[in-house]
Amino acid sequence: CQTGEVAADPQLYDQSYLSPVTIGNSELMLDFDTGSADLWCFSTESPAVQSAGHGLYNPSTGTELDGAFWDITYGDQSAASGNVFADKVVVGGVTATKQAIEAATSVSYEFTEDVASDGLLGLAFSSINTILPQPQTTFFDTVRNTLAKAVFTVDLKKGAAGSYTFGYIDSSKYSGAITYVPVNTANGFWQFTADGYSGGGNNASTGRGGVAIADTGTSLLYLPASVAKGYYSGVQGASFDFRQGGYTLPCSATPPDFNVAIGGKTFTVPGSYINYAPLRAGSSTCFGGIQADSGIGFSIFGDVFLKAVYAIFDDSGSSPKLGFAAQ
Ligand SMILES: CCNC(=O)c1c(-c2ccccc2)csc1NC(=O)CNCCc1c[nH]c2ccccc12
Repeated sequence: CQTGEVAADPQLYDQSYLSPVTIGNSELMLDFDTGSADLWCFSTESPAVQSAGHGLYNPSTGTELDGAFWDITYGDQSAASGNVFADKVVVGGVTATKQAIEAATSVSYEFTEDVASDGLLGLAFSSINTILPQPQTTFFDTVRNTLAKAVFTVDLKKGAAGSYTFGYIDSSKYSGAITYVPVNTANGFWQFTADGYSGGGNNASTGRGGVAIADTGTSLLYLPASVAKGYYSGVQGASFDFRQGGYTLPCSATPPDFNVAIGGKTFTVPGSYINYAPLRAGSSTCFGGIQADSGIGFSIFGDVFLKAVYAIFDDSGSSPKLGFAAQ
C-alpha cells in the first residue's frame, strides 16, 4: 500500500507549480496538471533549439511503445508531440514500474521558454490521454490500485511551496470539514457544479453557478462573463483591456475577496490573489486573477482558486468525487 508526498514549488507569480519526478534515471521538474492526462517531458530526442535549458528524459532506460505517438494542443494553443516509452516513474516515493512516458520530439515556444519546467504530469482522466493508436493511463491511474486509498490531494499556496499527496488525505493540511461534490467524467476532467458566487461589485451576480473543472495546470480563475464583469465593477481602475485580452487593474489596488459556494459551503479567495501579476516587469498595471470563461464552455478553477483551499481528488468510491476544505 503506497503513499507519498511531493513538494509543489511556485514559479514566478505562481504561474505554475513544479514537482520533482524520477523517470528512469533522471530527475525532472514537472508541472502536475489535473486539467490534462498526458505525462510528457523534454527528451534527448527534442531538437536542441527547443530543449535548451530543460532537463531531458533519456529513453535509453525505457522500452519504446512501437507505433505509438502523441500530439496535444491545449486551449491556449500551446502544443507538444512525440513518441512513447514505458519506464519507471517515482513521485514522492510512490512507484509506477511501467508508466507511459511521452517523450517530446516537438514543443511550442510557450514550453521552450518556460525553462524551469521539464514537462507535464497529467492527472485528469485517462479517457483524454492523446496517445494513439491506444491511449495509455495517467500516473495516478497506473498506481491507483497500489495506493492505500485511491486519492490524491492538492495543497497549493500563494508564493510558497505547497504539496501533492498520493494515497492519503493529510488532516494537518486543512481545518473544518471537507465538502464533497460529485464529479462528471464525461469530458475527462474533474468537472463539478459550482452553486454560486459573491463578492466584488454588484456582488458578482450571486446565485448563478455553473459547470466548472478543478485544474492545477491553469494559473487563473475563469468564470462566467457576467460574474467577472460584476466582480471588477467594484474595483477602482479595473477595466477589460482588449489588447491584453482580459481584465486588468492597478497593481496598487487591493481587490475585494471573492466567494464561491460549492456543495452548500462558501470558500473565499482573498482579494490579494486576484491582483495577479504586472503585465510586464515594472508595469503598474496588473492582470486580474479572475477572467471571463467566454468561449471555453465551462469555468476553470485554476491555481488562483486552488491555492485558497485544500483539494481532494477522490477516485476511491463507486464514482469519482472532489473534496474542498478551508486551509
Ligand atoms: C491556459 C491553459 N488551460 C487551458 O488551455 C484549458 C482550457 C481552455 C480552452 C479554451 C480556451 C482557454 C483555455 C480548457 S481546460 C484547460 N486546461 C488545460 O489545458 C490544463 N493544461 C494546461 C497546460 C498548459 C498549457 N499552456 C501552458 C503553459 C505553461 C504551463 C502549462 C501549460
